[in-house]
Amino acid sequence: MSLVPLPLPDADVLLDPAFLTPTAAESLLRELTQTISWRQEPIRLFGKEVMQPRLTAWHGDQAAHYQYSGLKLAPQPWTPALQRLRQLVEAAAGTLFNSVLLNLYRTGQDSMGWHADDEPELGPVPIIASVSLGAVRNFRFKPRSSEQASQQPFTLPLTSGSLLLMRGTTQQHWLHAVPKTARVVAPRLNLTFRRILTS
Ligand SMILES: O=C(O)CCC(=O)C(=O)O
Ligand SMILES: [Fe+2]
Repeated sequence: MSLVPLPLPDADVLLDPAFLTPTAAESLLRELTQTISWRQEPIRLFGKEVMQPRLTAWHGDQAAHYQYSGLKLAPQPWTPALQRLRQLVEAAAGTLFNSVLLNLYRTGQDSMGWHADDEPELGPVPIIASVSLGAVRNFRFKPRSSEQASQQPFTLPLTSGSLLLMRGTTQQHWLHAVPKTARVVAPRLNLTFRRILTS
């Protein structure tokens, strides 16, 4: 399969629903679930310390440090499985990545709140490549500003083995989230490959 542009105005979002075969996605899900040191991190939210509603891990090149909701993350080294996936994702995206954030949504009760991946470390025009494994979860977009009447919220069910690319002005104009759902109980693992600017 290949990357197909999505009809999202003022954005550059592409989806390959079959980037990995179901078999490859399933064995990668099993391997990463078992071999990654998953952590539940506290974050500061409106001045309060709360636990993130999911498990995370951060891997990458030594130099790729990242700050995220008041959390300073030093990357773990690339594992063989992450290195292999990075090469596949780089070939599909036509760009290089030096780090990957992993999120494990253990059940439908785990989630990701509204945000844009617009941290200064990602530069003015971030490219984010997102691989999903396991249970299907809805990925939602909403406009950053309500003045943009042409922009309607957009829901994208991300299936196992899919690759989503967010480029261009996507983070400037849109927020995204993975809301809780009562329907899903099986785990979902998402990897977002990023390029952190190192100077
Ligand atoms: O789990 C997802 O699909 C989204 C992850 C995400 O938005 C992020 O890691 O910044
Ligand atoms: Fe994100």
